[in-house]
Amino acid sequence: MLHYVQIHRLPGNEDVKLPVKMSELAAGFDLHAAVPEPVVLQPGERKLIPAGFAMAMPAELEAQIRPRSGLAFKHGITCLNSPGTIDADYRGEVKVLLINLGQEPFTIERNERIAQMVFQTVPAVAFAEVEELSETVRGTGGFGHTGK
Ligand SMILES: O=c1ccn([C@H]2C[C@H](O)[C@@H](COP(=O)(O)OP(=O)(O)OP(=O)(O)O)O2)c(=O)[nH]1
Ligand SMILES: [Mg+2]
Repeated sequence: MLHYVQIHRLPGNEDVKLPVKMSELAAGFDLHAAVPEPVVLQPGERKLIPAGFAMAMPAELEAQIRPRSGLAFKHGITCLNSPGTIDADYRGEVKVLLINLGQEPFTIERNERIAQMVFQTVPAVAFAEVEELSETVRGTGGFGHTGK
């Protein structure tokens, strides 16, 4: 099923490319940096990079902002809050929180592909508070209790 997402290019970003799939079956739409001029990320530094657009998606969707593996592998550039969450009711500019975990300064140019955006459906959930939970074999075991 095709989900239609409204996208609105924000003023001053007429030249910034909209999110694009780089191959037919790519899961993510690459996001482009809407920085007015090149931005340098020093080692260890984080910066919020605008993507130049806002969206209105159907209520059952969310969008996740994920790192690009090439930037992570080659330069140590990743999303600090990975995966970033774009709520269906968010109408602000989509932004990417990048951090440089590499050893060298990294320059982000306008229109450079900095991250990717993957849409997911979010199940409708409501909590039902109870006094006791059902029993399971796992029980309360976790955090490695099944071994290495
Ligand atoms: O990588 C991201 C993460 C979030 N957002 C925007 C869209 C999202 O809907 C909103 C809030 O994000 P989140 O819920 O992760 O942040 P919060 O710290 O809980 O802020 P809020 O109190 O606004 O929900 O910020 C982005 O543009 N990029
Ligand atoms: Mg929130």
